[in-house]
Amino acid sequence: MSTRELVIEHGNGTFTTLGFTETSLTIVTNDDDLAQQVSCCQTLFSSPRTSVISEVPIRQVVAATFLSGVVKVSYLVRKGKKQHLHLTQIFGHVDDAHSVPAREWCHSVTQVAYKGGNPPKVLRVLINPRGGPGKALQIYLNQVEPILLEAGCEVEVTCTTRAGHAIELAQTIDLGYDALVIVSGDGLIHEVMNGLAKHPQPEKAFSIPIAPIPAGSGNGLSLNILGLQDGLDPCAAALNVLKGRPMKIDLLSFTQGNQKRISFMSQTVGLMADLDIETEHLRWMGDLRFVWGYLRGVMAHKTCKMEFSMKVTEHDKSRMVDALHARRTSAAKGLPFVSPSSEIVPNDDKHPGGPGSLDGGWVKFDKPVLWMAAGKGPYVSRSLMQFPVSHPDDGLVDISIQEVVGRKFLLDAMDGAEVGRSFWLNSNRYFKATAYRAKPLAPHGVLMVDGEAFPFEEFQIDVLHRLGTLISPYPHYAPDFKVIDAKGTERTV
Ligand SMILES: Nc1ncnc2c1ncn2[C@@H]1O[C@H](COP(=O)(O)OP(=O)(O)OP(=O)(O)O)[C@@H](O)[C@H]1O
Repeated sequence: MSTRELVIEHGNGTFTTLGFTETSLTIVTNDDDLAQQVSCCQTLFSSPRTSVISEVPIRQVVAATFLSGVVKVSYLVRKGKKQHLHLTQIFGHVDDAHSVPAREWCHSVTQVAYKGGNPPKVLRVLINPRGGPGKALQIYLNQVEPILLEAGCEVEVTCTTRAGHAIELAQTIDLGYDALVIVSGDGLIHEVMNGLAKHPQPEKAFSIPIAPIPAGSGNGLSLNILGLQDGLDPCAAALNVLKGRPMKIDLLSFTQGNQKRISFMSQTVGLMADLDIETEHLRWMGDLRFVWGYLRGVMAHKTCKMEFSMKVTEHDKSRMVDALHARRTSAAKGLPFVSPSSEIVPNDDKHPGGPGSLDGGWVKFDKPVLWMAAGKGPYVSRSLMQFPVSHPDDGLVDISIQEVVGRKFLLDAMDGAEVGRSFWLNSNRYFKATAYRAKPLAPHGVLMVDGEAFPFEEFQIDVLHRLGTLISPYPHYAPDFKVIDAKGTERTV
């Protein structure tokens, strides 16, 4: 792999050689200050009297410019392996005789850093200053906007002033934006999706890709796109705005009486809904509020009486894992994803273990449960991988129904919940369906849709195949799902 190099000077006889390949930016410097700065990147070699050589993944290069004799390279680095990314810059002079190669070098490294594409130029940014611990505006101004501006993006920024504001903004959104950047938790994204659904040209509005910046409590969508390490990192999310690609996702049509809404993430009843609503006043705790809420729910140990009817296409957990594996394998080879069959699976001799009775393609599940959670995307928060075998666009909704079990069992089930281990519990009945209905059999209860409370009344969910668009670094959800095979060996899907 050839390295293309450029030497820049800092004065006092110090200089830096910048090089790049298809995979990394290399920085070799004898400037003390810069050496300190770059030593937080992956340092390949250093000694006090000689050069420091560091490598930055080329994906983390945001911009390289040459203006008035000065080269500026902006990139993101981590201070330590497990730390968040932050924006860093290198400046240096190039004399007139070398200005043409300097300009060419900047152009070439930018081309490679963006894989020949361009960053989205015109961005509509919506910020919920009240989301999660209330730091969204600060996060945007201090961490996100500098990255977007470095990349040359034009930003039009609005802070929401009340609940429902983002619905109004999204329903009249100009179709000329390259992306919608949502600095919030999942609640504001729910509002944006519902605003887009009311747009005079809904399909065009839904094709503007959405990029979440995590600034709420759960930040499930960000975790699902960026994974556990980067999903709560605003700079990694800003980098995704620049470098990600549009990824089509299924949305869910929620119908309750005459009301229709879009759900993009989850619907919950029982303990999982109670814990959400009962900890709303604890938003300042970030995602720890869900752990606290779960513990309270386990102590209360309320059963939930609902009747679920589902158009099930799969109820075999091993086959669901195989389908996930197949998708990852084809994505790694750059092949398109082929949706698994959405044929309705009956509960008969050929498909034992399916849910209750069969009725015109709908199957019923009406035992008392502790909770039902249905939705799309593995994570609902960092502490819970609720739908580990979910696909962005398989045309299916994942449904997880927790049968009634004892308190000790529920406490034990917390172990590994963040990596999806509870998927394998026999008492966690897991289905993939093209649609489902839920009918309360008790007068009181809580129904949460994407973390927002709805009337505890009958509702139906239908899948809207590939209606939504996100910006994502991968053509699938990012989180890995660790699977324990029959021999007890852990493997990652
Ligand atoms: N300016 C505002 N003041 C009060 N509420 C607002 C404002 N802007 C938006 N909201 C409401 O805040 C709700 C929650 O926002 P958000 O999703 O950003 O945070 P969160 O609920 O803490 O995070 P998560 O949904 O990830 O758990 C939204 O559903 C929205 O209705």
